[in-house]
Amino acid sequence: MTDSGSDASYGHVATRDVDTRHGVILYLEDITVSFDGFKALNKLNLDIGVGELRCIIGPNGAGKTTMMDVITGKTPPTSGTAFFGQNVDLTKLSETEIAHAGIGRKFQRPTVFENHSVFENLELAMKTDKRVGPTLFAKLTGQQADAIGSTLELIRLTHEAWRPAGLLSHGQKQWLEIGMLLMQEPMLLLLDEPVAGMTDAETERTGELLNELKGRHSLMVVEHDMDFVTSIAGNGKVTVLHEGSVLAEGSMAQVQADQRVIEVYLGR
Ligand SMILES: Nc1ncnc2c1ncn2[C@@H]1O[C@H](COP(=O)(O)OP(=O)(O)OP(=O)(O)O)[C@@H](O)[C@H]1O
Repeated sequence: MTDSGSDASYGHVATRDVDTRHGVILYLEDITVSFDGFKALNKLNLDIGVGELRCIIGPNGAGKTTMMDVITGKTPPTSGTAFFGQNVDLTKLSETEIAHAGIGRKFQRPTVFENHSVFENLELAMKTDKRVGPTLFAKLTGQQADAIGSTLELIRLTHEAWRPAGLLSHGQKQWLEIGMLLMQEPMLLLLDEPVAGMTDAETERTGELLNELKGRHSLMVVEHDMDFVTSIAGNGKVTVLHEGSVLAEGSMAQVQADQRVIEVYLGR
């Protein structure tokens, strides 16, 4: 494993053995997940490019959560292949191994350590050698402190660094949790309804944050809020899932104009 060492700023990503030379970070091919014969995913095919921000939409029950469960190793597919880069077969790894390989997942509800400060939450989330004892209050290297500082800036919580996380607003807690994931230096981030319950200002700020992360990380954002998807997708690809497969894929304007999409989803 190589590591540039000198670059302590945010965006420093340790080189992993994930082969992305073809420009693709995630390949799902013919993924089926059957629950007692019911196909939550039905021959799903989906690729995500390196550095891409991909929005996934689809009506309730379309299979969005199941797809993230397959990617993160929570649910093994009944059939099909799932690769991280060209070479990492996700179906052969445990949830923990997948997280270590560089896939971070944010669930809807924030799960920060409420009694710890914002800074401590980021410190606890940092990649460290857990064998050296309790990580909190262990002396941080300058590089580690810089990494926390850069993340605080990115998630706009520099001024809240020493507040207990329990006192943050809902939106700030969500950003902190994204920051905690970033401390793990993930290559691919999966975000489940990141703006649910946020104020309009928080939603707008989250859109900016995700666009800042784009390029440095690959992002898969599952979201019901169409205005939000329209605002963050730009000219990027949006994937519409329906009944466990991809119904349509293209720019937001293209999928919104797609008659099949209108019928199953947007027109309801
Ligand atoms: N463990 C399970 N056992 C049986 N059926 C399941 C299980 N998990 C999911 N399903 C079914 O699979 C289908 C897809 O569910 P999934 O949660 O992936 O959809 P979703 O697109 O995330 O929906 P939502 O937008 O409502 O969160 C649903 O019909 C759901 O009831």
